Amino acid sequence: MTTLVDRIGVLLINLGTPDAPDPASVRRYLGEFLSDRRVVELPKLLWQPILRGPVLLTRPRKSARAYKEVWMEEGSPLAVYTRETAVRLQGEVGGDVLVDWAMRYGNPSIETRLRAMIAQGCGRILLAPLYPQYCAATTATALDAAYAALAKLRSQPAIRTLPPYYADPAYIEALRASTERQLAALDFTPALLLASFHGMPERTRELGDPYHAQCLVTADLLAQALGREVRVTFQSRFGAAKWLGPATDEVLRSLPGEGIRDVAVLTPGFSADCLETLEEIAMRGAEDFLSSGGNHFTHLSCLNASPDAMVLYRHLIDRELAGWLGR
Ligand SMILES: C=CC1=C(C)c2cc3[nH]c(cc4nc(cc5[nH]c(cc1n2)c(C)c5CCC(=O)O)C(CCC(=O)O)=C4C)c(C)c3C=C
Ligand SMILES: [Fe+2]
Ligand SMILES: [Fe+2]
Repeated sequence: MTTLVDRIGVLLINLGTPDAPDPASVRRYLGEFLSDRRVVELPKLLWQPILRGPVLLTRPRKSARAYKEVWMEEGSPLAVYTRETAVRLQGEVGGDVLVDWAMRYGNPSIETRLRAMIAQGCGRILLAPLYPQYCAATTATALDAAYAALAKLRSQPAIRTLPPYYADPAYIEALRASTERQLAALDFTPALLLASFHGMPERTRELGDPYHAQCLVTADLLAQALGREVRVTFQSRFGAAKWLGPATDEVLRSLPGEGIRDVAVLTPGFSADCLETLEEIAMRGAEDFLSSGGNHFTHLSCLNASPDAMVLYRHLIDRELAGWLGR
């Protein structure tokens, strides 16, 4: 029997996270994540023995300890906030558009959610990787996985993809509003705002990837909107290669020596709080800064499923769906 389908779906996609904060779950997750050649761009024959050897023998135990520090009652923060974003957005857009969410690595997978959306009648699907700045290691691999799932289907839905929104006025406005609201609630006045983005190998910039430039544009536009300096750093260095700098941890340790003793760190490249913001910045970053002579440190939450985020995502989605809805 043939089903005639004409529902519109929006699939929010985020990076992925382990199912549980234990070494076995983290090993499964890291094995999938770090085998992706969009993430580690080394020849397979060179990288796999390193990954299967030293990396997966040591890192899962260490990372599992870090995950335990931030794990929430409902699960991993990245999954909790991404799911909450989808649920709230569904409430905003109403029943005509189906909103779902998936993870590039781990669960729920892009393939299972795409199939579920198609089964619910979606003949047109907007793939929305929740990465403001385009990066092959995040945006491109999420879309690759979606296309690979579609490649197995006899009957494919029509597809649109959400472009990177690093300079979209609605994104900058969401960051400005969220930053000002959180700054107003502090019991100290930060002398400096630091915008910490996830790092990438320096080589990717030399090859012409737009990620670094897009991070700088976001920070510039946010600085203009706030009317104050926003200093850019890059976090989460991994492996031996040279990464984009300056490094967040090094800058945090050097600021007190420059006379900056009160700092607020925002992480505008992450749509949702996760291990990299809650453990690496809010915990270890605070330690780095305070043990180097800093007085006050705060990490400002990501947009998560906040009202600011809803305004932003409605705007981004409405613009993409306008063509399908004939507006
Ligand atoms: C070569 C390794 C890595 C690249 C390149 C990379 C790029 C990259 N990652 C994010 C966003 C996130 N990364 C997260 C965790 C994480 N990232 C790496 C390595 C690379 N990331 C590892 C090994 C891990 C796992 C944790 C650990 O063991 O340290 C997360 C958080 C996931 C979570 O479960 O909370 C996010 C989000 C971006 C945006 C990016 C390139 C721009
Ligand atoms: Fe990462
Ligand atoms: Fe990290």
